[in-house]
Amino acid sequence: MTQPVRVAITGAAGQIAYSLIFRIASGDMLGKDQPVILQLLDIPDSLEKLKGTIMEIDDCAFPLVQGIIGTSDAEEAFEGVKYAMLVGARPRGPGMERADLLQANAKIFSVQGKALSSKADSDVRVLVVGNPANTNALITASNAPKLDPKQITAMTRLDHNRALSQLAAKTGAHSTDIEKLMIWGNHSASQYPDLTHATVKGKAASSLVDQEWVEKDFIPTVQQRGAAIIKARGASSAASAASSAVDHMRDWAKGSDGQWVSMAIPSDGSYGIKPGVVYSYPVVTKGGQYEIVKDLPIDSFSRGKMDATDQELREERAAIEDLLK
Ligand SMILES: NC(=O)C1=CN([C@@H]2O[C@H](COP(=O)(O)OP(=O)(O)OC[C@H]3O[C@@H](n4cnc5c(N)ncnc54)[C@H](O)[C@@H]3O)[C@@H](O)[C@H]2O)C=CC1
Ligand SMILES: O=C([O-])CC(=O)C(=O)O
Repeated sequence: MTQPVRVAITGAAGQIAYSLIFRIASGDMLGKDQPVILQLLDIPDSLEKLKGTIMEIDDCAFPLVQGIIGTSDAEEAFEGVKYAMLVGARPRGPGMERADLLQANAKIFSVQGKALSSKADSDVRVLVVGNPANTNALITASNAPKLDPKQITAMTRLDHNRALSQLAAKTGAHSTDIEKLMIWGNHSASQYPDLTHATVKGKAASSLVDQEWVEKDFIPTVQQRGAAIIKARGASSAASAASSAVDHMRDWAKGSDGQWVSMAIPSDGSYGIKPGVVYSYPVVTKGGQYEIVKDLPIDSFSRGKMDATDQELREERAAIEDLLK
């Protein structure tokens, strides 16, 4: 029988995890033939609730689940893990400024970076979902000296999937008809959903939609989708965030089959984005690795948007610079 792999999920008593854990347990992420051991982390105050989630995992009698650990100790949660989904984060409280939120989360992610570095499998793949995801990933990497920063990524796949659905609806196509769409930059309202290279059933997307729709509808809808969901649901996106986290890790682990997907990864100077931030790029994944899609021509409209989201990431970085090693 295939050996089980250890998968850590933080924020395990929360709403994203309530969907994510069950998708992983049923084999949607690593395959229907890959047994898993679930290592679930939450804070002490949430452990009672986590107990309830674990009871429900048990009650599903999932064939692939070979073990479940529930803990508030990051080192125990990350012991031997090959995949770590960092979902738990401090939400913004009353009167909290953006800088306070960045600081509060930076502390959480520096502790978790250290624990990953000392306890996880040396080949671990890490996805940060908890917001502000890109900067939390930067902190995690800078506190994980034994890991290559390329092993620590942040999630913009939800934005990518949102963009696919918006363009599909507009062009009367299905999301699977669309290729070469991408999200640049931060998982925030400054992100740049870019369809200048996209195709719909092989035709240039830019020949099917007008620029006014792109600027006044498509881009703001994708940028503001998280807020629109909060307004409608009274709570932030959860099942869709979990589904995109599954997509991100599945493609990273098993390959994207030549498709371009969006991942926030350490900037390496590509497309003029200097090293020092975790920036979303178009990538192709293969053999457990990702490669940035190179040499795309960038028009001046795109350049402005790509630089604006880079600027926001550098401001986030400046707010937590003291916690970077
Ligand atoms: N990158 C993305 O596309 C998206 C990111 N998010 C973010 O994901 C995060 C989680 O969202 P939800 O599950 O809806 O929140 P939630 O509030 O339902 O759950 C968060 C869980 O994290 C736990 N937690 C807090 N600090 C922790 C720590 N130090 N270690 C371990 N667990 C900790 C809490 O106790 C809680 O159980 C939020 O930051 C949210 O903004 C949400 C949607 C999309
Ligand atoms: O907007 C939020 O707070 C949650 C989030 O990240 C999203 O839905 O993209």
